[in-house]
Amino acid sequence: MSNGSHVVVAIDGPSGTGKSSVSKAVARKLGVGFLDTGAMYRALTWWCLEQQIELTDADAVAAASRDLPLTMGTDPNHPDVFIDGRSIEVHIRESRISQSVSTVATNLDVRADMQQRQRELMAQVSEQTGGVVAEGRDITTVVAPDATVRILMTASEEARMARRSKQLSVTAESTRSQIVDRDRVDSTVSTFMTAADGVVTVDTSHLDFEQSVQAVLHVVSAEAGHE
Ligand SMILES: Nc1ncnc2c1ncn2[C@@H]1O[C@H](COP(=O)(O)OP(=O)(O)OP(=O)(O)O)[C@@H](O)[C@H]1O
Ligand SMILES: Nc1ccn([C@H]2C[C@H](O)[C@@H](COP(=O)(O)O)O2)c(=O)n1
Repeated sequence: MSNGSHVVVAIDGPSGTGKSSVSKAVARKLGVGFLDTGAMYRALTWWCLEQQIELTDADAVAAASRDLPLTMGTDPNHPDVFIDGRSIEVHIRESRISQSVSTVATNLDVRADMQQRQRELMAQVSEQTGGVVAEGRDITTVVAPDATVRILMTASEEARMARRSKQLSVTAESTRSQIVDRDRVDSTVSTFMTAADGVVTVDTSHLDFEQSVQAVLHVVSAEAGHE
């Protein structure tokens, strides 16, 4: 996916490392589009709950995925998620979605559908803006293994718990199950706890937010000659 002069940056990593916020900032600095692929699984989860589809009914959820009237806003200044033209960005961040999204994201038929949508979106956004920063769990390995730059963003469990607890204004310990349990389930279908061949690891455990953005930009500069 290093098509022509487009810069395609793929970023994976465990929950709470800062993938989404850092990727958005990197996309802004590069002047390219941004794709939050986790938001797509969250949108499908929200839609299934709205439609009273049992998340454990794999066939029904896969059918809902194929028909999902989903539009992803890919401007890093105003990322948004729409179903049938309605913004659901706020709803997909609710804890009921965070707690149940892994059931949907580990449905292999859903993944095949979402991965195809993600490839199409990345190509479209790249064409429009000259590139894309896409983040998730399987972007470096499955969705865009030929991306210009492939990064695994990591951080210690302690750092991730502290970041999440600050973000949600709850105790660090109470975020452990969200982070650790979700990663355990999600990693049964994707490789994001360790770097795949050719993927550059950026450990943000001891970096603040701006240093993490600069660390990613440094890798982009080294690998693609962009900054
Ligand atoms: N290097 C950093 N230092 C401190 N805080 C950070 C850093 N990077 C991100 N954060 C903060 O950590 C929180 C979690 O970040 P973010 O939501 O981007 O993580 P994520 O990896 O996308 O998580 P998930 O995959 O679960 O959605 C945010 O509040 C973000 O501002
Ligand atoms: N490419 C992706 C992106 C996300 N997921 C899973 C991981 C989470 O359970 C869920 C939501 O992701 P988040 O918004 O928390 O980053 O979707 C995945 O399996 N593959």
